[in-house]
Amino acid sequence: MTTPPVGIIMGSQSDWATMREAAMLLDELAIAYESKIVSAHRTPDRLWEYGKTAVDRGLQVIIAGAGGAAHLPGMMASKTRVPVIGVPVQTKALSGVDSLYSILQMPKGFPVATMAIGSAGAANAALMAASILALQDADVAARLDAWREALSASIPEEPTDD
Ligand SMILES: Nc1c(C(=O)O)ncn1[C@@H]1O[C@H](COP(=O)(O)O)[C@@H](O)[C@H]1O
Repeated sequence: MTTPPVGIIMGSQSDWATMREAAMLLDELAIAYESKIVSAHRTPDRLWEYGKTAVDRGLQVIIAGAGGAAHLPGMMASKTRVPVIGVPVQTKALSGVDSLYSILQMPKGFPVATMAIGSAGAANAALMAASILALQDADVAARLDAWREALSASIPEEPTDD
């Protein structure tokens, strides 16, 4: 089986409601992906294995979503040079600001491209992944350009009352 270019990983099943937004956008753009539950806290060996094999398996971008003490994206970034896009999952206790800061504040040397909190961040992570793939893949570039043009065209010039 060939490895898809994008890996979507998340700390828990409970993150899937958010991370599904990334998956749906990749579907729209006809970009293949795999989705896995990988937790730095709960399944550290799985994280290690995923990071260790990412380059050889041919993954080109990893989208990593987690909430609270969201160490997954940063730990993955420290284990592989495959670019990691982090999605801070919204939390009940601290609204996802905890997730955001946990992902964003990486020490120099191991960056995570951090998106907005929640579903907008997950969708944008997919678009960012598409932009990265588009650098080398003209078909993805064409589909991404068309997607962006369609979004712009859908925005009305004037507001309506309802
Ligand atoms: N932040 C992490 C990590 C990690 O960073 O490795 N593993 C799980 N979690 C987070 O714990 C939250 C609650 O998880 P549960 O709903 O399973 O209790 C989830 O948002 C998950 O991302």
